[in-house]
Amino acid sequence: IVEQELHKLYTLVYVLNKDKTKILLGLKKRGFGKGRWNGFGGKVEKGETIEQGALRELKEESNLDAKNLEKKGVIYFKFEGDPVIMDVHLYTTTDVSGDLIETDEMLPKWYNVSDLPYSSMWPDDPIWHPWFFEGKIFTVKFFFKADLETITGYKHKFASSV
Ligand SMILES: Cc1cc(-c2ccco2)c2oc(N)nc2c1
Repeated sequence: IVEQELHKLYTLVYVLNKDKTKILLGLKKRGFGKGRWNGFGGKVEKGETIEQGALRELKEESNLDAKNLEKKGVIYFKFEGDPVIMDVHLYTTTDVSGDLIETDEMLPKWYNVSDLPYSSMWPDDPIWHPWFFEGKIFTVKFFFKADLETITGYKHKFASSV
C-alpha cells in the first residue's frame, strides 16, 4: 500500500543588513529546535497565507516588522518513521522596522555571515546556506533520522521562481 504524504506548512525568515554582511539569528529557548540558532518562523495557521504567517512569526519572535519579504525557496523535511513532511517556506528581508527584543521563545543576535555558529544550528544549514547566500532560489528535500541530528540524504533543484 502507498503511504500518503502529509504536508505541514512552516515559515523561516532571515533578516539581513543592507549590505548582506550580517544576518539576524535567534536562539530557540524552548520547544522544537531548542538550543539551535535559526531564522524566525513557525507553523502557518488556518486562515492566513504563508507570507502572513512568516510576518506574524517574525513579529512574535523578534518584535520586528518586515516591510516586504523575498521568497527564496522551500525546504522539505522528511523524518524516518514519520509520514508528516515539513514544508518550510524560506524568506529574506533587509527592510525591517521596530525594536529587536528578546522574547520567551527567542534570544536574537546579529552574526557575520562569514562566521555562523554552525555547531549550534540545524545540520542541514551548511548544505543549503551557500545557495541561499549566492541568491539562488531553490527547493531541497532532506531526509532526517528520527534523532533530528542525522541527515541520511538530500535532493535539490534550482528554480527561477518558487
Ligand atoms: C527539521 C528542521 C526544521 C526547521 C524549521 C522549523 C521551522 C522553521 O524551520 C529548520 O530550520 C532550519 N534552518 N533547519 C531546519 C530543520
